[in-house]
Amino acid sequence: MSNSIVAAIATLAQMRRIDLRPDWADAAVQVGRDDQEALDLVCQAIGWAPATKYSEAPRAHEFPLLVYHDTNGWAVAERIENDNRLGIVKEGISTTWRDADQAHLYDIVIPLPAGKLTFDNAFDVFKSAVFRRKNTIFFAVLATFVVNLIALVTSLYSMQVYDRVVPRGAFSTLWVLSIGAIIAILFDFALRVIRANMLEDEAVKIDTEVSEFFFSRTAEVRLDARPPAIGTTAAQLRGLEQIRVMLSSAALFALADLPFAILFILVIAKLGGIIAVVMAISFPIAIGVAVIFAKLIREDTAKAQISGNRKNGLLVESLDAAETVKANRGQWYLLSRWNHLLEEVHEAEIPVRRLQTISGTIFGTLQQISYICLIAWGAVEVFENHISMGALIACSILSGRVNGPLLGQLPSLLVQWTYSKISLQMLDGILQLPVDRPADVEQLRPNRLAPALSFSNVGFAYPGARTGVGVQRLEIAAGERIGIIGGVGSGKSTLLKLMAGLYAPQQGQILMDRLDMNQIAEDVLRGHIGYLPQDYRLVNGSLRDNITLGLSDPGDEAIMEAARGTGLASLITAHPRGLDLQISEGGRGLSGGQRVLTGLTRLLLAKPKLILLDEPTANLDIDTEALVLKTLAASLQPDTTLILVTHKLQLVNMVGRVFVMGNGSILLDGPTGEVMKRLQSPAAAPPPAQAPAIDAAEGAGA
Ligand SMILES: Nc1ncnc2c1ncn2[C@@H]1O[C@H](COP(=O)(O)OP(=O)(O)OP(=O)(O)O)[C@@H](O)[C@H]1O
Repeated sequence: MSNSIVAAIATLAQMRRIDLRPDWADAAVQVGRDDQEALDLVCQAIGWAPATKYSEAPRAHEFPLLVYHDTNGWAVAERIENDNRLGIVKEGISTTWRDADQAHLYDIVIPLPAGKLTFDNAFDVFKSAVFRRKNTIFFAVLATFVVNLIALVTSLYSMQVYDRVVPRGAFSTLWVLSIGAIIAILFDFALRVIRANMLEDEAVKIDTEVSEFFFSRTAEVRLDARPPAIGTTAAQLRGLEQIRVMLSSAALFALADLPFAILFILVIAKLGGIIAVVMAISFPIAIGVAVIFAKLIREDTAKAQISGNRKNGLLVESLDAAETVKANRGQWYLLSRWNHLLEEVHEAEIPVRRLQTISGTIFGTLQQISYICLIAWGAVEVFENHISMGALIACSILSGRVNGPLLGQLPSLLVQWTYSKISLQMLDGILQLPVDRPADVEQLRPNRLAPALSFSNVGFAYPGARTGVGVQRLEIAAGERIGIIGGVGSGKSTLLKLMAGLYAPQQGQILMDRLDMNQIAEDVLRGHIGYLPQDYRLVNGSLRDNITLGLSDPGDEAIMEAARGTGLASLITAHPRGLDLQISEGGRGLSGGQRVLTGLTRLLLAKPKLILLDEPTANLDIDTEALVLKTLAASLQPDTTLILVTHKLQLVNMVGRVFVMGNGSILLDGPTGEVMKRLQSPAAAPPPAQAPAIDAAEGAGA
């Protein structure tokens, strides 16, 4: 980071304890300036709101702030001293600048990563996104109000025409009234178009905000607490748009349409007198039918939604596991499960649709009966000269406004509402899952973390499992090279994930450099730990994207240098698209060995202090394995800690200390030579271990 502005923003983010996107500095460096104007350009490049410049001295609680000085450049100001000095942090060093009034102070809003925002339930996420757009909502409600008022105007127009124009032939009044009514209708048209456009624009923003939140939040869920049904969870997340559409139409209905229905009934009472009783009876009946209908469909919509989501899960699973399914003739098994789920969905959906049709018909009949009653009663009232002919016409138009669009949309609105409510409950379920780093807990952000680990009384079990991995006491010093061996399912990978801080123990504590791993900020931890899982998955994008995943772009030269060290370079040079080789969705497009090499290349570029490898060479040929091991050995600094899980003897020879695992415990721990000797002599074989029992409830609840 050569620019002082980049260093200053990084320091400010650190002081405010906010994670910056891994690639943020690239965008900032590309601006290529370091003068006073650079800040606005950097904010623009990263997509942040423009900085606010202070014209007066800031108050104490407003610090830390960015500060620019013509000779000293950019830094972070911590405070203003009494003698007009500024307390400064520049490149990690605290200092003071004289003449605070010569410096320019700026505040910037560094957005919190979406997942770091805290909400207790899904409804609040939508509410917050919607309420941030109060002006648009206010305009939409106002526009709906005016549109309804115009409906009132057209009914009054008819009344005037029937009562004043027709009996007297007052055509000049007719022209004035007609022109007025047409203007009102054109205004109504313009309002509707503007309202629709505004709502559409805001809907896109709300969708982006809400889905960004849920996407990041789902990604933050602790790996050991992730819901086992990935496809089903993905389907649950798809309910977002449905909820947003529902909430906006429900809001307009409740805030504008429903109050107007009541106003229309009052106007009918004013114009038509007693005949308003028809509406006063039919309207509550319609609402009552709607409420009963909503209750009746609740259970079935829930069932249909759950089975529909499971159906989606099955689809994802069958596509993902297509090779296994095809090779083992598993199509029939999956097809029968699919058909079962389809039947469940239909079984639940049919009564909902039937009830929806019935309620629609009831509403239609109710509308027609109330119309006939209104006209019949109205005719008697006209005959008895209680009301005018025009008033009856106006009342009939208004009754259509109450019954027609308003009650006509109720059945489908209610079905959508019930579906959305269930989607909200499912999203609530996702929000309840524990995340890696709770947003309300202050995270530790040490500048340096020595790659030393310390386990005390650690116990971990997968949700629902009785036993898991247990480590009473374990000390790993910086710079150690350790191999973990053991039988299939003995807990090696789980132990490695605990060391990587990807799983949190349900009992005990794991410290890194004497700090609780759970309390260290995620970005700091990931910057220090390089973890290569057994089944390294790639993500949709280019090979370059995968190699630099989560890293600041090191440039193609550095990438190729690292790729030469792992042997990935031969793939890159042989492929016509080189680093732009596209990895398809699901990480397909490369062989198992090439995927591991991609992960290793990334690891070499990241230069972590703690390297955790899970069977790194299991998929590699002898030559590539030798190349990878040589490069790895050469890249290790004296204080880099290397821990690898392996079944291969040649890898064990690379390390100075070996753990032998069995049943979730470390059975043997010692210098490589000694442990190997003990393993080879049957008399001194490791004692059989009892799997460490972890409280099942605790395990499941984690
Ligand atoms: N995601 C998971 N959910 C539930 N149980 C799991 C999960 N992953 C592993 N297990 C269980 O935990 C135990 C330890 O698994 P782990 O993957 O740590 O073993 P391992 O020693 O690495 O095995 P291998 O040599 O086959 O890779 C196994 O009994 C396994 O069934």
